Amino acid sequence: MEADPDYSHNQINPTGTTEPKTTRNKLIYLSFSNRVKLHKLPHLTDYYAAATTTTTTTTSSDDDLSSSSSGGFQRSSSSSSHTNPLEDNPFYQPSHSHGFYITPSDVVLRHIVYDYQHQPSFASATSLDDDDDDDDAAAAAFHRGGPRRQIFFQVSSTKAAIVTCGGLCPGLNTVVRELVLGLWDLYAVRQIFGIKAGYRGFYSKELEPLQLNPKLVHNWHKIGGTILQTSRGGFHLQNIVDAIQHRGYNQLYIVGGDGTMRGAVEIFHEIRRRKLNIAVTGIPKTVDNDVGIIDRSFGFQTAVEMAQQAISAAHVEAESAVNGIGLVKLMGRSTGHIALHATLSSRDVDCCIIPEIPFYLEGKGGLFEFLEKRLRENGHAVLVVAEGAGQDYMRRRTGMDRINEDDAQNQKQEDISIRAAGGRDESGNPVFLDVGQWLKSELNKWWRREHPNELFTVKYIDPTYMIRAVPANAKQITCTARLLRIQPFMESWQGILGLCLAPSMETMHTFHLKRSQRLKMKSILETINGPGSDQSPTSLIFRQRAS
Ligand SMILES: Nc1ncnc2c1ncn2[C@@H]1O[C@H](COP(=O)(O)OP(=O)(O)OP(=O)(O)O)[C@@H](O)[C@H]1O
Ligand SMILES: O=P(O)(O)OC[C@H]1O[C@](O)(CO)[C@@H](O)[C@@H]1O
Repeated sequence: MEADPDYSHNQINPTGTTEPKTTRNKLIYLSFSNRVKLHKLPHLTDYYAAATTTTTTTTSSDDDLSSSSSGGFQRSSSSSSHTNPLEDNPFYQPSHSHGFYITPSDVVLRHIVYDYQHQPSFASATSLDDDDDDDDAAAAAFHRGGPRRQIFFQVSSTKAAIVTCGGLCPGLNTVVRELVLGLWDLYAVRQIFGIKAGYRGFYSKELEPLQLNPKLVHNWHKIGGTILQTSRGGFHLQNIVDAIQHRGYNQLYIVGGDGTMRGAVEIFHEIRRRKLNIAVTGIPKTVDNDVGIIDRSFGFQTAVEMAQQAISAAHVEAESAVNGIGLVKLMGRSTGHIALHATLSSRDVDCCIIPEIPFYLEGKGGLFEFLEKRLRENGHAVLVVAEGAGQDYMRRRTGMDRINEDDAQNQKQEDISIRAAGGRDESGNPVFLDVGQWLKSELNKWWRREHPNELFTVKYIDPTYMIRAVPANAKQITCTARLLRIQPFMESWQGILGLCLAPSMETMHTFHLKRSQRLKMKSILETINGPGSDQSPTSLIFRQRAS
């Protein structure tokens, strides 16, 4: 059937099905419900027969989810649903506001733009299992995050733990603050604990958890870093889950990047294996923005804004010199999101080099040729490079590729260049050669060789930690407050066991923790080539500045 090009005739009703409309002689009927692939979330009721979803308020005792403030191990037991305490909150009128509560049929589509005429039609409404690998199907959808009418956790027995892991990023304290305020104000939870210094804080005797309350966290959003502290490494699954059981936490909020999310998935599986009623919520933060599925992780936007300041300085330096090159190295271990977004938003950059796209220096299409031309045309150039770019190329050119990883690990820690040739940090992430220093030196050598009598300057700026050690910017604070305060933990309250909460299209969506591990390689290409693109650019070099 041919669709009517007049889209104003298609109306999507609240159940997600477009109403049939007769327009002239055509009947339009676009059924969303049998095209959308909805990603399943693991729910308490999937694992515990005793968990119910009745709509009546129950009077189950505090023992339902036994809190072990006495030090006893938490029992796995039945859990029944309760009416959301927001019902009695004087600041909300949930029952009178249409759409306040999220229902299971509220979804966030993975892509907002798609051509329904060219999508395969799915046989029936599909529920994707954990292992289905279909996130990029045009009609893939995730459950929308937000408050639910019925919840599974009882306030009096709720004991929440919040932990920040991995590297810093702007706004970590904001995330913690909003979680504390939401739990305290909206749900009257009084047992909220901050786990110190990342995953090791769960079990380490030297790191006592910090009890959190609104008074304590009131100005945390103005402070960079993480007051709870963070660390890499120290992930000992059994120790962590033993400690969680021992302390009686039944809601975990795990804030971190892709490595942290992998750890959260393992914790989730172990909790399931032990049949514990503990909800695990992952909240992706990282300046790298390399957590799959979501639009952007908490912290990314502020980091991009800070990176622009470095680019502006590099531009001023380059412009003020004869044949000046401003070179900025930005974070981004395996992805160039910061470099790319800072480049696109600054409009001062001539060339951006990212890990996803290999580059080379000499010959046709190489960096030297490009810069030669640019300097002749414009007198100066600005270069941005992501820290993970060109690592193999550098190793080959410097002979580092002949040093294997074991050799590198065995070198003295202070010998940074050797360690970087294959070393790993405590979490197992590769430690890199300094591509910025190397480029600066290669550029100088090239110019001396080719133009020995002409002036030339490379000003190298490395703002590495400056871009992530700042508090969140205004936009990020508002977004965190709006999305996390009202929406987040309602999902785990609802009995969902392992999920990732993240902003997408200005709303909160939730997906199975396992899916958070996907990197966002495709979206980098989309940023470069336009929406829907899956083609690699032919060259790393792309000009986007008017001369
Ligand atoms: N595959 C994994 N399984 C279990 N735990 C992991 C795994 N990968 C990393 N972790 C743990 O997660 C924590 C954070 O990991 P990592 O240092 O890689 O930072 P990250 O979460 O990726 O954040 P960032 O983006 O800032 O680097 C560490 O404690 C690390 O031991
Ligand atoms: O020096 P650290 O703390 O290990 O962190 C460096 C890494 O952390 C990040 O900022 C986030 O993963 C990366 O971009 C960077 O490679």
